[in-house]
Amino acid sequence: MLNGSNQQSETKPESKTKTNKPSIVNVAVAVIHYKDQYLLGFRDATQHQGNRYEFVGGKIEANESAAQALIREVAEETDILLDNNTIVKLGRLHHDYGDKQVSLQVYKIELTAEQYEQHKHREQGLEGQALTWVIKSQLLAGAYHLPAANKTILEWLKLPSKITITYPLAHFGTHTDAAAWLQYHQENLASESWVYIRLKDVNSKHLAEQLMTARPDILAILPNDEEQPLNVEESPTANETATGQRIVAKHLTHSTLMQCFDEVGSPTALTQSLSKDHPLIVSCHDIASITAANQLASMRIQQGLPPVIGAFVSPVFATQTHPDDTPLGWEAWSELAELADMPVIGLGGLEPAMLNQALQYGGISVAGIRQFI
Ligand SMILES: Nc1nc2c([nH]c(=O)n2[C@H]2C[C@H](O)[C@@H](COP(=O)(O)OP(=O)(O)OP(=O)(O)O)O2)c(=O)[nH]1
Repeated sequence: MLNGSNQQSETKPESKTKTNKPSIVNVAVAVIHYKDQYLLGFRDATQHQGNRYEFVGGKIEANESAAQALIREVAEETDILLDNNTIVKLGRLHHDYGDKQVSLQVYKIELTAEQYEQHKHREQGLEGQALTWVIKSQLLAGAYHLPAANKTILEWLKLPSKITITYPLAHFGTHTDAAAWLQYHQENLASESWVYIRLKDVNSKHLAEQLMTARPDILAILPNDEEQPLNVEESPTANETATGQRIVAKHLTHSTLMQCFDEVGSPTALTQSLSKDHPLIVSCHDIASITAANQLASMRIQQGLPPVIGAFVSPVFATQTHPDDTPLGWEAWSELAELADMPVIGLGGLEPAMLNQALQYGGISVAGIRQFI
């Protein structure tokens, strides 16, 4: 979390490269919102990527951190002072526009009710640009024409603040009891929630589909392994197609993620086989896995594939499902979260009410099993 602060950035100012390739412009981007209202500016026709909507932001100057640039740009462009707001890192991404390369450092800031009341009627920024408050669902549905790099930001913004993970089958008896598992989740999952249907048992591959059919309101994160619970690629039925559209991401375990690159950092065959139809959510426990997640995220953006939209960083605290893992605690968790180029989800011994702590420590949402169902 940054609190109107002086976080040092490793970002270097814009510089010319020796090869005459366009230099990389480092930009701080502020996704400012109040509840479901999001603030967009409009880029002047004369600017790079002109005649498009944008999030407020601008170039990071020499000797300025990303956070300092963010606070300065927001004040210069909108007159909104972010002194006491929680500024949460969403992610970092690089985009090549051909005529210009940008590296965007993206932060999410929720205004207070008072700040929103003060600014919501302002239709013009301090630099003369149009300002508009838009509804999140329309923004995410693509109703506003934004620069191409923002496609990934919109995917990040889809992540909810709370993700539920299903119980292991074994939780329902010494002999795994699929019917009890199904009934419990069918009855208890919160409506319209994002649910990571974590079924490791090959024999239970139809269970995810049954749960999604029984609960047409939920959105599912499914494992990205060979033994897909759903096989919607081969002549899907109408029901399978409808169900398939409710898969919001495929999940990579820590160990799968670590097999994505070899010892010299080249992508392995596994990386090529990952879902090309769905965004990914990965699990990380340490610096090495976050480095792999960043590499995978950057590769997928370059290849135009659905991005890595989140990283479960765990365990924050001890859990009953992984009793032998050493918990990170919020401080160490926060250091890992800061390194990730995608939104970070807190996992391990958390409850939904800990969202505020996760935000303070640099995460965007919280996940879990027993406290979340
Ligand atoms: N502000 C902003 N810039 C974006 C977004 N998405 C995106 O690709 N960009 C690109 C467009 C530009 O190439 C670059 C931002 O540079 P800029 O020209 O606005 O920076 P600045 O405000 O310092 O502008 P200036 O002083 O040069 O006029 O980042 C976005 O959502 N917001």
